[in-house]
Amino acid sequence: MLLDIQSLRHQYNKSKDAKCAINTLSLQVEPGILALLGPNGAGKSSLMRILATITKPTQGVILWQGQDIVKSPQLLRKELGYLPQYFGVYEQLSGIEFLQYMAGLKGLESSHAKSVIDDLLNKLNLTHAAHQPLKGYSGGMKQRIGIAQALLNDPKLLIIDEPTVGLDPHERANFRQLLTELAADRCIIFSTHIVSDVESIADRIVIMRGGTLIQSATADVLQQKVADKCWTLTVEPSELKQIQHEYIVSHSIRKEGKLELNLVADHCPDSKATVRAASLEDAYLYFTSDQSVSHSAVRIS
Ligand SMILES: Nc1ncnc2c1ncn2[C@@H]1O[C@H](COP(=O)(O)OP(=O)(O)OP(=O)(O)O)[C@@H](O)[C@H]1O
Repeated sequence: MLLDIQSLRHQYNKSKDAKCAINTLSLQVEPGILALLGPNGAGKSSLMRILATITKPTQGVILWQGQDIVKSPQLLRKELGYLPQYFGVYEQLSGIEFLQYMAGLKGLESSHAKSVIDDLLNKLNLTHAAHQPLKGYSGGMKQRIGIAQALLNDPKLLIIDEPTVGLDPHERANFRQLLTELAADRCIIFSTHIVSDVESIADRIVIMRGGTLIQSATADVLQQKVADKCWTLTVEPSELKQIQHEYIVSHSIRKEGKLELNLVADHCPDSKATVRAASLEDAYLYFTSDQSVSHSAVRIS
């Protein structure tokens, strides 16, 4: 195993009863794609900053290939690529100038840097824009140049925080494809709250809520865990508010003046409800929602 996280805890506010951003979290990470899913404030970015050795955790051990990186962060940094959530690009620089600049910071020798940069620009489909200033790049191109800088040192651990925010569906599909290609021989950890971004590509999904790891499994296993909790129920629109109050509503379709609802509930919610197949979104909502937040799960389509 490459990365072994043991009883990790982090508190930004050191006062005794302050909330933990990360609460006694243990996790082992193997090569492949691990997706961190969780609502706002779940602790995803905090965990990633700790793994990227930017934030020192309050407590816990993190071993990278058996070596303690909380005590000796330098051991991981040489093998780390990190793309933070807010990636401030250097707008006046061209793509190639930016990568040359970052390669310099990472200590790449210049002739080696040149071939690495050419290769990355090509791999990330940015060769055509290499000499354009970054300020003219689209959201997807900025994400790709961000990934390129994270890959300059051919990292064994690649950490990417919310990479698909602001991307259009084509860019998101391309991005998923890219992650799959990159995962062949390294650990990739990426965070998101967009369930469909992880469904097809993640080898493992970790669901966090309130700083706690609540599930760690494949998409199939997560779906199996809610297989007996997914129902369809057709109701009058006027009943929706009450149902939202009592159950998790994962989807809603308007049909001939009525609402066909996908519900997630431990028990059959109504004698007219029928069983349906579970989705990863159902599992995510089940494990992260309580009735008070189920309202936000509704989508009328
Ligand atoms: N620099 C900080 N100082 C104090 N509290 C912080 C800091 N960063 C995060 N927190 C708190 O830690 C908790 C976890 O936040 P974090 O940003 O890690 O969650 P997240 O899952 O990444 O959320 P989001 O999806 O909104 O980015 C939240 O309660 C947040 O307010």
